[in-house]
Amino acid sequence: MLDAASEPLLRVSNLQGHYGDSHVLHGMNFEVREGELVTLLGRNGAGKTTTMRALMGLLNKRTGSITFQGRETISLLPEAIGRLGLAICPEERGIFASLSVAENLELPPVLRPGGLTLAEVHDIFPRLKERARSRGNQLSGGEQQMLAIARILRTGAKFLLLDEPTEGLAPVIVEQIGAVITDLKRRGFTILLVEQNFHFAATIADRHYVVEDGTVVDMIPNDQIEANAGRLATFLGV
Ligand SMILES: Nc1ncnc2c1ncn2[C@@H]1O[C@H](COP(=O)(O)OP(=O)(O)OP(=O)(O)O)[C@@H](O)[C@H]1O
Repeated sequence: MLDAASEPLLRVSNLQGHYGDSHVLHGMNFEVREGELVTLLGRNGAGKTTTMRALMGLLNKRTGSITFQGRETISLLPEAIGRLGLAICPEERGIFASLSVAENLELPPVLRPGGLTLAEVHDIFPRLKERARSRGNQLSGGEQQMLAIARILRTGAKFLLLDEPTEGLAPVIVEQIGAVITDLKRRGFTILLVEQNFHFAATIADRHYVVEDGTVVDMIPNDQIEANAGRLATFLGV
């Protein structure tokens, strides 16, 4: 039986992943506990996005083990994984350019009970209420990112995979995204965040996994990140 006190919400063991003949995940091992905010840090091409895709069932060739709430999901289809309560906010955001903010928020399927109502979304993202009638392509990068995160909250997901939500955004907007992510954690969401910017990650996360060449090479608790800053900068090539 699942021991809630000791069993992590998500456990990834020896995860291997391929694109066709190209072997890109070489045995990823990590875990995330309920309510935690954990990052995957690593340079371009390390395998962070591919790991996220594997967790969502979106990578066709994957082996090893991914358990969620103690249940094996390695062979499940994306929709079944979504119904368990995982959702991904992809790097490219996927906003529909010709639809309004309000319409973009109506699109996600409700996969399980507990999806946020529009009022709840507007409470977290007041800017999206102000921009409700604006089309996707009229939004700033920061507003698009807010909308992309807001959309996955509509599905009922409780475990959020956020792929580089700060990419390409100005520092003041990065700070706002950080505040939103912290708010979501406070509301009880569990979050796996892909980041290249470990200075930003350190302001919000509990722990960090360092990914290199398709494997996890280190785990750093957040209170030790400054002490490891030099080594991390070398790892991340920053
Ligand atoms: N669709 C694809 N087909 C073939 N190879 C791919 C594909 N997508 C990614 N790769 C390769 O898989 C490896 C891991 O890429 P991945 O996108 O997971 O890295 P990442 O750590 O997320 O980096 P980034 O920050 O650039 O997204 C890279 O070598 C990349 O070139």
